[in-house]
This record gives sequence, structure tokens and C-alpha cells, in this order.
Amino acid sequence: MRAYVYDTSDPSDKREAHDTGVNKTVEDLKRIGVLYWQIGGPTAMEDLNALAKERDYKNRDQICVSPETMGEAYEEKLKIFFAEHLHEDEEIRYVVDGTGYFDVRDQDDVWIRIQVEKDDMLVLPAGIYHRFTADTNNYIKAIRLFKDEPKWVAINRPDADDNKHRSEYLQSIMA
Ligand SMILES: CSCCC(=O)/C(O)=C/O
Ligand SMILES: [Fe+2]
Repeated sequence: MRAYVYDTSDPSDKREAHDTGVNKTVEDLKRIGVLYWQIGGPTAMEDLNALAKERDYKNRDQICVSPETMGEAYEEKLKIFFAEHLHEDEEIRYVVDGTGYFDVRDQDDVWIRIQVEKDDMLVLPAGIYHRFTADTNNYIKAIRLFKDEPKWVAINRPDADDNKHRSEYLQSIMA
């Protein structure tokens, strides 16, 4: 994993790095409620199951974001994932294979790009504005945990500005 300030002045495709060279640490991410660690090896699934139990996530699915698995829908799907949005639950993603980028807004509304790879575990808090894209390899496979049925519900900005989970999230990072 590497996290850095996203270069908004770079007009290239979202899948390019957009790297300002300004790095962010795991601690910086923690300050905005984003948790990152690695799990892997023979106990990876046990660790994931323990996390799901601990945080009361009853369901999960596995998504493979790639032109091979998504066909003609691929570019449209990427567009949807790249629209700035939030969820009313945490977004928990375990990268099984491949690479990609999660972008999160920090406390000053600056985009932080989080480059993920196999065995990375990422937890985005409910209410944080974020987006996702594949990188130029166009391939990532991830397990997504859900509280209830596996359903991806996103609320795009600015529709979520008055959302209760957004307000609670902002309060939690101000504290
Ligand atoms: C690699 S997981 C697909 C993207 C996703 O599930 C999400 O919620 C993006 O914000
Ligand atoms: Fe999301």
C-alpha cells in the first residue's frame, strides 16, 4: 500500500497514478478514520472471518473488476465507482489479487490516493467521501463485506451532504 496526495491538475485517465509525490502514512489515514493493514498466508480467511464477526458483517461477495469479467459494462462500472460517494456502512475490502486505487477525501477535502495490492485490507468509515478505480493493469479481485445482503448502495456527492452518517463522520474526525 502506498498513500499520497492525488494530483488533480493532471488531466490523464483516472487509472494513471496522478502522483504528487506527497506521501501519507497509515497514521495520517487513521486520523481520518481509514484503517489499513495486511492479511495473508494460510490464516487470511480466518482473519477475515474474525473481522467480519467482530464488526457484525454477515454477508460478503467477491468482485473482479476487469474487462474480462465485466465485458462491455466495464468502463461504465468504473465510471460509477469513480463518482465521489459515501456509504452508510463501513466499506471493508480485502484485496485477493491485482491492484487498484481508492481515493478518499481528507479533513481538508484533499484527495488522498490509496494504492492497494494483494493481501491489503482497507476499512473506510461510514460517511467518508471516496471513489475507486482500477489502475492501468485493469484487474483487481476483492472480497467485499456487507452488514446485510450483498448490495452496493452508494450516495453521490452532493446528495449526501446532509446525510446523518456524513455529519457523524465529520464530528468523529473533529473530536
Ligand atoms: C475493488 S472493490 C469495488 C469498488 C467498491 O466496491 C466501492 O465501494 C468503491 O467505493
Ligand atoms: Fe464505495
